[in-house]
Amino acid sequence: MDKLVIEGGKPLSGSIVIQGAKNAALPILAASLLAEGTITLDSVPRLLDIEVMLNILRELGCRAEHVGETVVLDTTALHTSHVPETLMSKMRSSIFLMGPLLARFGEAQVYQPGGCAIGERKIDLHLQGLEALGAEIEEIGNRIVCRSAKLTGTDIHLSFPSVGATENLMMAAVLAEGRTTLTNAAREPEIQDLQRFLNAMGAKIMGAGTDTITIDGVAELTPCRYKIIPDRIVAGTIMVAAAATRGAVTLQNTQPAHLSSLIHVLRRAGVQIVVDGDIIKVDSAARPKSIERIVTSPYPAFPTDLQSQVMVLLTLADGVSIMKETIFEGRLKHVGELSRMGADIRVDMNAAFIRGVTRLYGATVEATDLRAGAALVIAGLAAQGRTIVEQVHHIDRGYDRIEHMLTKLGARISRFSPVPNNEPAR
Ligand SMILES: CC(=O)N[C@H]1[C@@H](OP(=O)(O)OP(=O)(O)OC[C@H]2O[C@@H](n3ccc(=O)[nH]c3=O)[C@H](O)[C@@H]2O)O[C@H](CO)[C@@H](O)[C@@H]1O
Ligand SMILES: C=C(OP(=O)(O)O)C(=O)O
Repeated sequence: MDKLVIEGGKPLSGSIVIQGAKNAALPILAASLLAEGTITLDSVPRLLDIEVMLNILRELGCRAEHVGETVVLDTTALHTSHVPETLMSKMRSSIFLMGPLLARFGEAQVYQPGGCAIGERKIDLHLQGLEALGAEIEEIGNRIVCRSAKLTGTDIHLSFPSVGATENLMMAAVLAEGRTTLTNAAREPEIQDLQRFLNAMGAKIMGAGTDTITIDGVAELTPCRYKIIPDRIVAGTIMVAAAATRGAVTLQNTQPAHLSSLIHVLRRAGVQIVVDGDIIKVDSAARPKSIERIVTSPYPAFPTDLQSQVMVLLTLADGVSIMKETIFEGRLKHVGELSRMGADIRVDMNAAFIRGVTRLYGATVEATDLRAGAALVIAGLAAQGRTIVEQVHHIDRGYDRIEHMLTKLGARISRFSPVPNNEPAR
């Protein structure tokens, strides 16, 4: 297992171009199955999860190449609607295949998806929505078989604005007969990106970005070329890393509107942020101020995917802050690791009470999930001394070689791998 070794205490400085969004690229890759032919996707980040998705698509019969940041996907020879369990279990996003396969084949055979251990992560809303569209669903142990001779548009109210369920149902409904209306839909920017992509292929979808999405079914979709939006969580991670190391960093290729809740939080912490078009400049020389209370909630509120990273900043703040996690019940595992680095955090149920300290100290810590891992990297950059972050494969799910990104910004960080030259081919 790879490790990251970080010599902390150096402010980040310089400029960085933000990668395309994992959480937009994954459903869009799955949605590509809805059209027959060659789809070209630009700004697709080189990540473990993307590799897994491409391997699933190949297993289903597609030809897929990822050259630089461009994926060329030919779906012409798609021949099966059965996703192998070994690949399904590698990540949560494998569940995105269910909607498109059902729409295209009238059948999808999948398994319970895998992914980071951040909570129970049920898929009941996905399944209920597909049933409402006319699918018959059989669950046999881990295996899920969905069948429908014909999907028919209907009104679906989500009891929670699940990002994945919203996306899966958009993809299933796009070829259904008639109109589907999703209410209490998730409003994340990645859902808007999926709408733009599907519409570019000929779909008729309106409303993504609001809580009501209307999908008028069409007979078929045609392939297109499409560019994925920038990753707001990677941008946010770098912004927090700049602030925690009291550095000055310029981020290019961002969509600042997607980061407004984080920008608001960072400004409250005393960090200077300047926005200019798609550029964000972060500058922070002083000790951060504590923040009375931050609560993670669906977009446009503060994102769970930036909770652990911002918590690191608050461990160094002047005063006591509270961070409440409302989306995933198992997403405070980094607290134990941060405490090993000298942070003063007490957890009560889903809230972390963070008393700022003047310094974190390097330690050997373990990434328990993707964003927890990113948080530990930030802590290591800000800490005095050497930090070793283990279980880096979690971080590789969402950051394109995080050590390269940070080295460009002056960080002293390197990867140690038991297998020589194991970097993915580029
Ligand atoms: C690939 C992707 O886009 N991942 C993001 C997506 O995950 P994901 O799509 O899995 O997140 P959801 O919005 O679906 O999940 C949010 C909450 O709803 C619950 N739930 C969800 C579906 C369901 O059928 N039943 C149910 O109870 C989940 O257990 C969780 O507690 O949104 C999350 C919340 O912003 C982000 O942290 C993830 O980075
Ligand atoms: C939880 C995340 O992703 P996923 O839903 O793919 O597990 C994340 O990106 O932080």
